[in-house]
Amino acid sequence: MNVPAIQAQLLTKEYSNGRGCRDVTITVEKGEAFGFLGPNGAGKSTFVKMLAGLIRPTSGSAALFGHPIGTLAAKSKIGYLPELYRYQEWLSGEEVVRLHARLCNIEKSVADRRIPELLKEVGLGLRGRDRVKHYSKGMQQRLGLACALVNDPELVFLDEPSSALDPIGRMEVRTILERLKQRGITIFLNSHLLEDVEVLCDRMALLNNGEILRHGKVSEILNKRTSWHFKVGGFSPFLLSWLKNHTGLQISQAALDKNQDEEGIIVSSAIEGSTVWLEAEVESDEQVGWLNSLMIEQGLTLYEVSRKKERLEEWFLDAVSGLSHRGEQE
Ligand SMILES: Nc1ncnc2c1ncn2[C@@H]1O[C@H](COP(=O)(O)OP(=O)(O)OP(=O)(O)O)[C@@H](O)[C@H]1O
Repeated sequence: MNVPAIQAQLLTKEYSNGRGCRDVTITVEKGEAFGFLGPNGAGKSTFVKMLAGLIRPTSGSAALFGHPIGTLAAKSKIGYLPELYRYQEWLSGEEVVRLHARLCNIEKSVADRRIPELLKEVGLGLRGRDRVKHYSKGMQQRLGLACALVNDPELVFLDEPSSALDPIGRMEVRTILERLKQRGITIFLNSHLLEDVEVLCDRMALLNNGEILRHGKVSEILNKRTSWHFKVGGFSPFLLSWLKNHTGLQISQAALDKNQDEEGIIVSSAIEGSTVWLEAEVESDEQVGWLNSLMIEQGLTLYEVSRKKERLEEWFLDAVSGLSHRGEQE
């Protein structure tokens, strides 16, 4: 039987002040990377703490690999990197990971082999003997990742794993997570770094005020709104109205001149002479081919055709716009 890595049914935590998270129902399959998004105070950490067995739900139920949350069987399968952590600063990084290995009941010979490997993997190989009090925030976060992986977990909960890291560190952590995913480890990622979610996660859910607002496959969310850009030569306004009339599609001269493209290069709407960018909203990829041939038939030169993706940030902002985020308010 294929048991999901996480199955939560109407999981609810209501703190004494009425905050927390409410009726969260999700399933995460084995080997999936799942992104959990939401504004500050939405309830993401609360949800993860319940799954990790650190706080008790007020109502609802959840199981990890079929084992009820909070049980030893469930806990033995997980690694957890909490968002706010402070490690024993009088210990060395290596000693902190060793302490976690002992708490997980890992044999000394296994720990002796695994700890140096892990420290190397998270980029602390050369600083493992230094005391934690001499670690930067980014190094402490890497140390947290090593602790979360020490028991060779099947599922890792990562609460903002890159928040203290510089861009190089973020890229390195993303590479580590990609490697974990390739090894079939299930990843549950709380993150405000939407780019990480975009690159790594298969599915995601958006939490607001403790409740799931939206969820879906990352690939579908990114491709839902399909606008295409066409860089064309030989353009005239007459041809634009002709194309609109003959296709019935929304086509406009793209206002790219004030925007930056993905590489950060300023792109211009009037490239040279009559070369312009057009933007068309299409319903299917077939329409793009049809539009291409119509343009060529009308004597336009096609220099470039590209899909304009809806980035996750747009999706996120659109979902929460106009809603209250009481998590951070009094
Ligand atoms: N122990 C607690 N007692 C009372 N309220 C709490 C407690 N822990 C969290 N809260 C409140 O519950 C809500 C959800 O908090 P939580 O930390 O789960 O949000 P989050 O989505 O992880 O936020 P962030 O993105 O800022 O980390 C917030 O309003 C928070 O103030």
